[in-house]
Amino acid sequence: MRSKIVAGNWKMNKNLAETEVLLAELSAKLPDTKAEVMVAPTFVNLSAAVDQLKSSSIEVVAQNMHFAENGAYTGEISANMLLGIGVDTVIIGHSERRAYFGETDEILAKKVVAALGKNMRVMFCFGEELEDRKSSNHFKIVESQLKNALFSLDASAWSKIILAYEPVWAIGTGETASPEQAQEMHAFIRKTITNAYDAGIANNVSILYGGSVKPNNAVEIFSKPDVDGGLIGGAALVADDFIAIINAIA
Ligand SMILES: O=C(CO)COP(=O)(O)O
Repeated sequence: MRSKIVAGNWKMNKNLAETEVLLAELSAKLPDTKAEVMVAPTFVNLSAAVDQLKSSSIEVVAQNMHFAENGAYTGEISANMLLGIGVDTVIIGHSERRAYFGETDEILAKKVVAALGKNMRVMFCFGEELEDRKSSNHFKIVESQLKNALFSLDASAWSKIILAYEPVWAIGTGETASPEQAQEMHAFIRKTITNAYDAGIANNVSILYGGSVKPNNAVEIFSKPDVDGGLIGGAALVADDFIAIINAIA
């Protein structure tokens, strides 16, 4: 059965001291929940976050990684480095990586294979841009993003995949996909996976929604049958907001 997940992508926010304060607040206020709760601080604070959350159920995940095992890739971080500090889940394919750092489907496919090869869990992000939605091309785009990065994987790899549908036009804009739009796309994603693999795999993968999820819209978005939780940006930086979003998981 697929799990419910609420994950906070902190992006390039919070220095070490600020990270410690936010994590302390989250640990203290974390409610009893059936959701898996994850936070993704920036690389330099991952190790400290792992230490601080040792006795907490909050999981620390990485925002990115390189596909190479090691070598001359200045400024990059490998799967082994993450595993070495106790981080075994990684976000791959965030739209900001695609837009600002030139990460193509081809590069992302390599990253996914590299992470899975180390037995890591992958939270794979994808989603259409505003123009795609305006031209009703959004289903095609999403289908090709999934196909290019994931559909060469063996069926067995899918137990390690979490999907995060993040329409680019809803990220950091305050504009959310309506709960109906999210449900429509999530159902389409499951149908696409069913066609590529089978219904068992499609029904077992958690599909999160991301894009301006806030305490005041989370309940409605999470109530949709194919929405298994959220990947939260801005609201994950405020303890009370993130806790309220965790509480929105039924
Ligand atoms: O990009 C996101 C999470 O990865 C969403 O960001 P916002 O919640 O700030 O829109």
